[in-house]
Amino acid sequence: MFWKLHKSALRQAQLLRGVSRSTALPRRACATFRAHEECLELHYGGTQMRFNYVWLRDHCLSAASYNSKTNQRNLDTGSIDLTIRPESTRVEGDHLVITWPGGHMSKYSLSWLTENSFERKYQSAEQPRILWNSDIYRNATITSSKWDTFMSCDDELKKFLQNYLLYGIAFVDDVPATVEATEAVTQRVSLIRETTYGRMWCFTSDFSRGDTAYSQLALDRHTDTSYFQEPCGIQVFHCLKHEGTGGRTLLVDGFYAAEKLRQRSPESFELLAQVPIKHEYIENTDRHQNHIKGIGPVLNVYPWNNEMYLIRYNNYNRSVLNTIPHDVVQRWYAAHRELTTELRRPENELWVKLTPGKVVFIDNWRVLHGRESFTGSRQICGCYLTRDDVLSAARCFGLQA
Ligand SMILES: C[N+](C)(C)CCCC[C@H](N)C(=O)O
Ligand SMILES: O=C(O)CCC(=O)C(=O)O
Ligand SMILES: [Fe+2]
Repeated sequence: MFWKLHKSALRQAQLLRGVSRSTALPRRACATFRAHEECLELHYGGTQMRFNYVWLRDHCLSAASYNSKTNQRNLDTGSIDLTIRPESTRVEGDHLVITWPGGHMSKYSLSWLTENSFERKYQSAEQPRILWNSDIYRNATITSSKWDTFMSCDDELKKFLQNYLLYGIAFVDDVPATVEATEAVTQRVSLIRETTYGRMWCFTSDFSRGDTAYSQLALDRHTDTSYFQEPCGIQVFHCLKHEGTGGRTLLVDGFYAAEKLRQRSPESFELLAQVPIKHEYIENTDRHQNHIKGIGPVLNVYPWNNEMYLIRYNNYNRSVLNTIPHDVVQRWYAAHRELTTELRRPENELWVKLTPGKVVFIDNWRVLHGRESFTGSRQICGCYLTRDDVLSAARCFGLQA
């Protein structure tokens, strides 16, 4: 249903864009509007937009309707007449002014309307990103932050967050090889998300938990906690010690691979974005009992602009596939195979050896991680971070997320 509505809105928006291309626009931005029965059509700065009248009343920014100190709505949306129409509409300077029946006046700046219009939003990303394979990432020569400046200088933190948002990974070097310093470096960014694995965790190959991470085995690329209804947003790793061989970390940009799939095989992309599947973590040992289940598609996409925001890919923890009928199952496996092929292309693999001092932050909604098998004694500490708070920190620096 949503899609039907959405597609017709998209067609309208495309038509409108078509019109704007064929019309010579005046150099100086001036606004014109037409009040249709169904919506207000506004032309401004080369953008043609349509606003619903209830929406306009709901987004009134007057003191009676909106508290600009708290950025919260005062108006009870439930009290708006769903058939409301303006009594009069005019453009005054760079504002649109509407008088509603009963005399209430709403004033919107034209730039605010443009910025918040569907026509603008459906063409732009919520979070701009640079998708990478290993060449792209290496050629970008992104510098790691250094512990001292990272901990003391806000500009450095901002630079780190910008890298993190764009690439889905970011590094801090020269961190003291202790759990405490690792905790401090993560708390500089955000809040730690405690899970069944603890708050700060420190693990070796001691089989202390019912999960292969606690072994010396190789781990294929995956995202963690795919079995949470909301998978952890960020994962932090710091290798405190390794006396032995192997154990390199593998990083793969899941969105790069999925975009390749979208280009090569749009139906497969669509299927992986539509079919919800289950992941499960079942642990039953003397010390730990867990049964966690998360449901959602492999690829998660915003419907209004087709932007991907979350990939859930973990073949170890994928649960029984019982959410689709047998004939769709075959197509789903084929689509999953195509995505796997993209994810496994050697040119998409970024291998790094984590050494004491180097802390990596991984966007667990986007970048898959894995590891090579290893010998000897290896100790990794780290934690998960809450996604909301990392993004909030970035937005407070004026970054788009
Ligand atoms: C806590 N620590 C990161 C050490 C291990 C967590 C195991 C995560 C599990 N393999 C998953 O895919 O969710
Ligand atoms: O040991 C590693 O490098 C990573 C293991 C892993 O995938 C995890 O702990 O989530
Ligand atoms: Fe993992």
